[in-house]
Amino acid sequence: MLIVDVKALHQGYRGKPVVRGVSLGLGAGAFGLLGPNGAGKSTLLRSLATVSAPTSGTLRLFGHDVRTRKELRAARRGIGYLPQSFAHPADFTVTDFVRHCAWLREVPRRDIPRSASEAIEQVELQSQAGTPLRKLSGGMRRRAGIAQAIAGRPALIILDEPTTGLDPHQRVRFRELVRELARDSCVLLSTHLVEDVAHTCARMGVLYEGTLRFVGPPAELQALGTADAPGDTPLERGYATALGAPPVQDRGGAQ
Ligand SMILES: Nc1ncnc2c1ncn2[C@@H]1O[C@H](COP(=O)(O)OP(=O)(O)OP(=O)(O)O)[C@@H](O)[C@H]1O
Repeated sequence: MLIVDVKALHQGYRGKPVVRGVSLGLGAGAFGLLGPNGAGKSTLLRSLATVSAPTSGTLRLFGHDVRTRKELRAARRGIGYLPQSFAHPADFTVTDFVRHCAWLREVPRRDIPRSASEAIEQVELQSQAGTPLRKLSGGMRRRAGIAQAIAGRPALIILDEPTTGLDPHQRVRFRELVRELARDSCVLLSTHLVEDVAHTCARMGVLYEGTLRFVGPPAELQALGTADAPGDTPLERGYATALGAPPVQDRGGAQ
Protein backbone atom coordinates (compact mmCIF):
# COMPACT_ATOMS: atom_id res chain seq x y z
CA MET A 1 0.00 0.00 0.00
CA LEU A 2 1.20 3.49 -0.81
CA ILE A 3 1.92 5.82 2.11
CA VAL A 4 1.02 8.90 0.06
CA ASP A 5 -1.46 8.54 -2.78
CA VAL A 6 -2.53 11.86 -4.24
CA LYS A 7 -4.48 12.30 -7.45
CA ALA A 8 -5.18 15.49 -9.40
CA LEU A 9 -4.60 17.66 -6.34
CA HIS A 10 -5.37 21.36 -6.70
CA GLN A 11 -4.70 23.94 -4.01
CA GLY A 12 -4.74 27.71 -3.95
CA TYR A 13 -5.34 30.84 -1.93
CA ARG A 14 -8.51 32.92 -2.24
CA GLY A 15 -9.22 31.59 -5.70
CA LYS A 16 -5.62 31.90 -6.94
CA PRO A 17 -4.48 28.45 -8.13
CA VAL A 18 -1.03 27.45 -6.85
CA VAL A 19 -0.86 23.65 -7.06
CA ARG A 20 -2.52 22.68 -10.33
CA GLY A 21 -3.16 18.96 -10.65
CA VAL A 22 -0.44 16.98 -8.88
CA SER A 23 -0.60 13.17 -8.88
CA LEU A 24 2.01 11.33 -6.88
CA GLY A 25 2.39 7.96 -5.17
CA LEU A 26 5.00 7.37 -2.49
CA GLY A 27 5.97 4.34 -0.46
CA ALA A 28 8.77 4.01 2.10
CA GLY A 29 11.92 5.80 0.98
CA ALA A 30 13.17 9.35 0.60
CA PHE A 31 11.58 11.63 -1.97
CA GLY A 32 13.02 15.09 -2.69
CA LEU A 33 11.00 17.98 -4.07
CA LEU A 34 12.82 20.70 -5.96
CA GLY A 35 11.44 23.77 -7.65
CA PRO A 36 12.01 27.51 -7.94
CA ASN A 37 10.71 30.05 -5.41
CA GLY A 38 6.94 30.27 -5.63
CA ALA A 39 6.55 26.95 -7.51
CA GLY A 40 4.10 25.71 -4.85
CA LYS A 41 6.30 23.28 -2.87
CA SER A 42 5.26 24.50 0.60
CA THR A 43 1.63 24.69 -0.49
CA LEU A 44 1.76 21.09 -1.71
CA LEU A 45 3.52 19.89 1.45
CA ARG A 46 0.96 21.69 3.65
CA SER A 47 -1.81 19.80 1.84
CA LEU A 48 -0.01 16.47 2.22
CA ALA A 49 0.52 17.22 5.92
CA THR A 50 -3.28 17.81 6.13
CA VAL A 51 -2.77 21.36 7.40
CA SER A 52 -4.94 22.70 4.58
CA ALA A 53 -7.59 20.75 2.69
CA PRO A 54 -7.09 20.52 -1.09
CA THR A 55 -9.38 22.63 -3.29
CA SER A 56 -10.00 19.49 -5.34
CA GLY A 57 -8.48 16.09 -5.96
CA THR A 58 -8.06 13.08 -3.67
CA LEU A 59 -5.55 12.51 -0.94
CA ARG A 60 -5.09 9.13 0.72
CA LEU A 61 -2.50 8.68 3.46
CA PHE A 62 -1.77 5.11 4.60
CA GLY A 63 -5.01 4.17 2.85
CA HIS A 64 -7.09 6.76 4.79
CA ASP A 65 -9.19 9.10 2.69
CA VAL A 66 -8.63 12.22 4.78
CA ARG A 67 -11.94 13.88 3.88
CA THR A 68 -13.75 12.41 6.89
CA ARG A 69 -12.88 13.51 10.43
CA LYS A 70 -12.23 10.00 11.71
CA GLU A 71 -9.89 9.10 8.86
CA LEU A 72 -8.14 12.46 9.12
CA ARG A 73 -7.41 11.92 12.80
CA ALA A 74 -6.10 8.41 12.13
CA ALA A 75 -3.86 9.68 9.32
CA ARG A 76 -2.49 12.56 11.42
CA ARG A 77 -1.11 10.12 14.00
CA GLY A 78 1.29 8.94 11.32
CA ILE A 79 2.53 12.32 10.08
CA GLY A 80 5.56 14.24 11.33
CA TYR A 81 5.74 17.69 9.74
CA LEU A 82 8.39 20.40 9.77
CA PRO A 83 6.85 23.55 8.25
CA GLN A 84 9.03 26.13 6.52
CA SER A 85 8.66 28.33 9.60
CA PHE A 86 7.00 27.52 12.90
CA ALA A 87 5.96 29.37 16.02
CA HIS A 88 6.55 27.97 19.49
CA PRO A 89 5.74 29.01 23.06
CA ALA A 90 8.53 31.38 24.14
CA ASP A 91 9.89 29.43 27.09
CA PHE A 92 9.61 25.88 25.77
CA THR A 93 12.91 24.04 26.01
CA VAL A 94 13.95 21.72 23.19
CA THR A 95 12.68 18.76 25.26
CA ASP A 96 9.35 20.47 26.10
CA PHE A 97 8.84 21.28 22.42
CA VAL A 98 9.62 17.82 21.05
CA ARG A 99 7.53 16.10 23.76
CA HIS A 100 4.63 18.48 23.17
CA CYS A 101 4.61 17.85 19.41
CA ALA A 102 4.79 14.08 20.00
CA TRP A 103 1.83 14.38 22.40
CA LEU A 104 -0.15 16.36 19.80
CA ARG A 105 0.50 13.54 17.36
CA GLU A 106 -0.88 11.07 19.91
CA VAL A 107 2.37 9.17 20.41
CA PRO A 108 1.47 6.86 23.35
CA ARG A 109 2.07 8.81 26.58
CA ARG A 110 4.49 6.26 28.06
CA ASP A 111 6.65 6.37 24.91
CA ILE A 112 6.95 10.16 24.70
CA PRO A 113 10.02 10.76 26.95
CA ARG A 114 12.07 8.05 25.21
CA SER A 115 10.94 9.04 21.69
CA ALA A 116 11.75 12.69 22.37
CA SER A 117 15.24 11.94 23.80
CA GLU A 118 15.99 9.65 20.86
CA ALA A 119 14.94 12.31 18.33
CA ILE A 120 16.95 15.02 20.13
CA GLU A 121 20.02 12.78 20.03
CA GLN A 122 19.48 12.07 16.34
CA VAL A 123 19.79 15.78 15.56
CA GLU A 124 22.70 16.10 18.02
CA LEU A 125 20.99 18.57 20.33
CA GLN A 126 21.49 16.59 23.59
CA SER A 127 23.56 19.35 25.17
CA GLN A 128 20.84 21.91 24.35
CA ALA A 129 17.93 19.71 25.46
CA GLY A 130 17.18 21.97 28.44
CA THR A 131 17.72 25.25 26.55
CA PRO A 132 14.70 27.42 25.66
CA LEU A 133 14.16 27.50 21.91
CA ARG A 134 14.42 31.30 21.84
CA LYS A 135 18.06 31.04 22.97
CA LEU A 136 19.09 28.69 20.15
CA SER A 137 20.77 29.69 16.89
CA GLY A 138 18.67 29.50 13.72
CA GLY A 139 20.30 26.23 12.62
CA MET A 140 19.79 24.66 16.07
CA ARG A 141 16.14 25.71 16.07
CA ARG A 142 15.79 24.06 12.66
CA ARG A 143 17.26 20.86 14.14
CA ALA A 144 14.77 21.05 17.03
CA GLY A 145 12.08 21.31 14.35
CA ILE A 146 13.42 18.19 12.65
CA ALA A 147 13.49 16.39 16.02
CA GLN A 148 9.80 17.07 16.68
CA ALA A 149 8.93 15.79 13.18
CA ILE A 150 10.77 12.48 13.62
CA ALA A 151 9.93 11.75 17.30
CA GLY A 152 8.13 8.42 17.53
CA ARG A 153 9.17 7.55 13.96
CA PRO A 154 5.97 8.48 12.07
CA ALA A 155 5.36 6.57 8.85
CA LEU A 156 5.26 9.84 6.90
CA ILE A 157 7.85 12.53 7.62
CA ILE A 158 7.37 15.80 5.73
CA LEU A 159 10.26 18.26 5.97
CA ASP A 160 9.94 21.67 4.31
CA GLU A 161 13.45 23.00 3.64
CA PRO A 162 14.99 21.11 6.57
CA THR A 163 18.60 22.00 5.73
CA THR A 164 18.13 25.78 5.74
CA GLY A 165 20.71 27.22 8.14
CA LEU A 166 22.46 23.90 8.82
CA ASP A 167 26.27 23.98 8.88
CA PRO A 168 28.21 21.58 6.60
CA HIS A 169 28.70 18.95 9.34
CA GLN A 170 25.03 19.03 10.26
CA ARG A 171 23.98 18.85 6.63
CA VAL A 172 25.98 15.64 6.18
CA ARG A 173 24.59 14.29 9.47
CA PHE A 174 21.08 15.14 8.27
CA ARG A 175 21.59 13.18 5.07
CA GLU A 176 22.65 10.12 7.10
CA LEU A 177 19.56 10.54 9.26
CA VAL A 178 17.24 10.72 6.23
CA ARG A 179 18.79 7.57 4.76
CA GLU A 180 18.20 5.80 8.08
CA LEU A 181 14.60 7.04 8.52
CA ALA A 182 13.77 6.20 4.91
CA ARG A 183 14.30 2.49 5.54
CA ASP A 184 10.88 2.31 7.23
CA SER A 185 9.19 5.68 6.65
CA CYS A 186 8.32 7.84 3.69
CA VAL A 187 10.51 10.93 4.03
CA LEU A 188 9.31 13.76 1.81
CA LEU A 189 11.55 16.80 1.80
CA SER A 190 11.70 20.03 -0.13
CA THR A 191 14.97 21.80 -0.71
CA HIS A 192 16.81 24.17 -2.99
CA LEU A 193 19.99 22.12 -2.73
CA VAL A 194 20.30 19.54 -5.45
CA GLU A 195 23.09 17.80 -3.50
CA ASP A 196 20.67 17.12 -0.62
CA VAL A 197 18.47 15.25 -3.07
CA ALA A 198 21.29 13.56 -4.97
CA HIS A 199 22.78 12.11 -1.78
CA THR A 200 19.63 11.07 0.04
CA CYS A 201 16.68 10.45 -2.25
CA ALA A 202 15.89 7.38 -4.33
CA ARG A 203 13.27 9.41 -6.17
CA MET A 204 12.60 13.08 -6.67
CA GLY A 205 10.20 15.51 -8.26
CA VAL A 206 10.59 18.90 -9.89
CA LEU A 207 7.65 21.24 -9.34
CA TYR A 208 7.22 24.28 -11.56
CA GLU A 209 4.24 26.62 -11.67
CA GLY A 210 2.20 24.18 -9.60
CA THR A 211 2.72 21.06 -11.71
CA LEU A 212 5.29 18.27 -11.59
CA ARG A 213 7.67 18.42 -14.55
CA PHE A 214 9.76 15.41 -13.58
CA VAL A 215 9.40 12.42 -11.25
CA GLY A 216 12.08 9.75 -11.06
CA PRO A 217 15.51 8.88 -9.70
CA PRO A 218 18.15 11.66 -9.55
CA ALA A 219 20.25 9.79 -12.16
CA GLU A 220 17.37 10.11 -14.62
CA LEU A 221 17.13 13.86 -14.03
CA GLN A 222 20.87 14.13 -14.50
CA ALA A 223 20.62 12.33 -17.85
CA LEU A 224 17.93 14.80 -18.96
CA GLY A 225 20.30 17.78 -18.79
CA THR A 226 21.25 19.38 -22.07
CA ALA A 227 24.78 20.77 -22.55
CA ASP A 228 23.49 24.34 -22.97
CA ALA A 229 21.25 24.27 -19.85
CA PRO A 230 22.39 26.53 -16.99
CA GLY A 231 24.13 24.80 -14.06
CA ASP A 232 27.56 23.77 -12.79
CA THR A 233 26.80 20.06 -12.36
CA PRO A 234 24.93 17.51 -14.52
CA LEU A 235 22.11 17.38 -11.94
CA GLU A 236 21.72 21.18 -11.96
CA ARG A 237 21.57 21.10 -15.77
CA GLY A 238 18.98 18.29 -15.58
CA TYR A 239 16.93 20.37 -13.14
CA ALA A 240 17.05 23.42 -15.42
CA THR A 241 16.01 21.29 -18.40
CA ALA A 242 13.11 19.72 -16.45
CA LEU A 243 11.68 23.20 -15.75
CA GLY A 244 10.92 23.49 -19.46
CA ALA A 245 9.29 20.05 -19.70
CA PRO A 246 5.52 19.47 -19.89
CA PRO A 247 3.61 18.35 -16.75
CA VAL A 248 3.87 14.66 -15.77
CA GLN A 249 1.58 12.46 -13.67
CA ASP A 250 3.20 10.01 -11.32
CA ARG A 251 1.37 6.73 -10.81
CA GLY A 252 3.24 5.73 -7.69
CA GLY A 253 6.20 3.78 -8.97
CA ALA A 254 8.06 1.47 -6.59
CA GLN A 255 10.97 3.18 -4.89
N1 LIG B 1 -0.82 32.06 2.88
C1 LIG B 1 -0.77 32.47 1.60
N2 LIG B 1 -1.68 33.34 1.12
C2 LIG B 1 -1.67 33.74 -0.18
N3 LIG B 1 -0.76 33.32 -1.10
C3 LIG B 1 0.19 32.47 -0.66
C4 LIG B 1 0.23 32.00 0.69
N4 LIG B 1 1.28 31.15 0.81
C5 LIG B 1 1.86 31.08 -0.41
N5 LIG B 1 1.21 31.87 -1.29
C6 LIG B 1 1.55 32.03 -2.71
O1 LIG B 1 1.55 30.76 -3.33
C7 LIG B 1 2.61 30.65 -4.27
C8 LIG B 1 3.44 29.44 -3.94
O2 LIG B 1 4.05 29.62 -2.67
P1 LIG B 1 4.82 28.44 -1.93
O3 LIG B 1 5.30 28.98 -0.63
O4 LIG B 1 3.99 27.23 -1.93
O5 LIG B 1 6.05 28.22 -2.94
P2 LIG B 1 7.45 27.47 -2.71
O6 LIG B 1 7.70 26.66 -3.92
O7 LIG B 1 7.44 26.75 -1.41
O8 LIG B 1 8.44 28.70 -2.66
P3 LIG B 1 9.84 28.92 -1.88
O9 LIG B 1 10.86 28.07 -2.59
O10 LIG B 1 10.10 30.36 -2.08
O11 LIG B 1 9.65 28.54 -0.45
C9 LIG B 1 3.37 31.98 -4.21
O12 LIG B 1 2.93 32.77 -5.29
C10 LIG B 1 2.96 32.57 -2.90
O13 LIG B 1 2.95 33.98 -2.97
